[in-house]
Amino acid sequence: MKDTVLKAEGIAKIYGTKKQMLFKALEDVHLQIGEGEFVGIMGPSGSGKTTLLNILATLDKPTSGRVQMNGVDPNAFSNKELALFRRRELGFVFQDFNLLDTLSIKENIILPLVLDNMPIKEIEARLKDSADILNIGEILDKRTYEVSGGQKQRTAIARAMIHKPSILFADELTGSLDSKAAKDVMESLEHLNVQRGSTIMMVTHDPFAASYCKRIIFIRDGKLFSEIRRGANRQAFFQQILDSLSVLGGNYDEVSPARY
Ligand SMILES: Nc1ncnc2c1ncn2[C@@H]1O[C@H](COP(=O)(O)OP(=O)(O)OP(=O)(O)O)[C@@H](O)[C@H]1O
Repeated sequence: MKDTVLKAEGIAKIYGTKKQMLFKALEDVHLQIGEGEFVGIMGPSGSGKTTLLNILATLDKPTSGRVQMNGVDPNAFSNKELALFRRRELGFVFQDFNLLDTLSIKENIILPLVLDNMPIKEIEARLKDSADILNIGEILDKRTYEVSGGQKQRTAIARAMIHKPSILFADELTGSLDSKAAKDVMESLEHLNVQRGSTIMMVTHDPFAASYCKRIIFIRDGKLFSEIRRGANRQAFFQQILDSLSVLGGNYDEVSPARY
């Protein structure tokens, strides 16, 4: 494996206080993500996917265990240091885009760099690069309400990547999209991973979206259950994912063969 970007050791998460019922959402999770990996996390509803992503992405703290990002433990930072670390080292994409409607597509993408006082020439160069790879060059001057869901999500990815973070975290990023838009978004993400070597970790319910990953980690009842790696053929990986999900159990969205 190349350099380790993210390492989690013995992660546990217990929700609730002593006065309430305690609920163990994660137990003894160990994992490692190397530079340039594209990893999917799958598991039944309530299995702890979002809890795990939030802990790895420093949005939540584990009850026990340790997370290391590029060799440092973000949980040891002060709140101010953590905010800076997130802004510089991490990228986030969520299901509902989180774009600012009062800004253009371009303004949404470059906002993090403007806030960081980056020189305008460098901002323009990075904008062009991101727009090219995500295929949104044509819509940069539009407002968010003038573009499609898939274009909004590709804009959100551009914004999440423009500062060149160490890792991009995505939670159900195709959850609000129709199948054509989901395909466009996943192809863009794959492009980013293959052509730019971006390290990506995403949580998804959707086997079609997951088939673009290079590795899938399955969790059940808060514990690691199994792991599969993709070969050259995405369609074969899609079938492998379906097979793994049937072994795992739980409910999944219906999969339309047309998408695949
Ligand atoms: N803040 C919280 N307080 C108490 N319990 C919580 C909290 N957040 C999550 N849980 C519980 O922890 C378990 C794991 O939740 P989590 O959202 O991580 O699952 P998930 O696999 O992402 O589910 P889904 O696919 O439905 O989004 C669930 O049983 C959930 O009810």
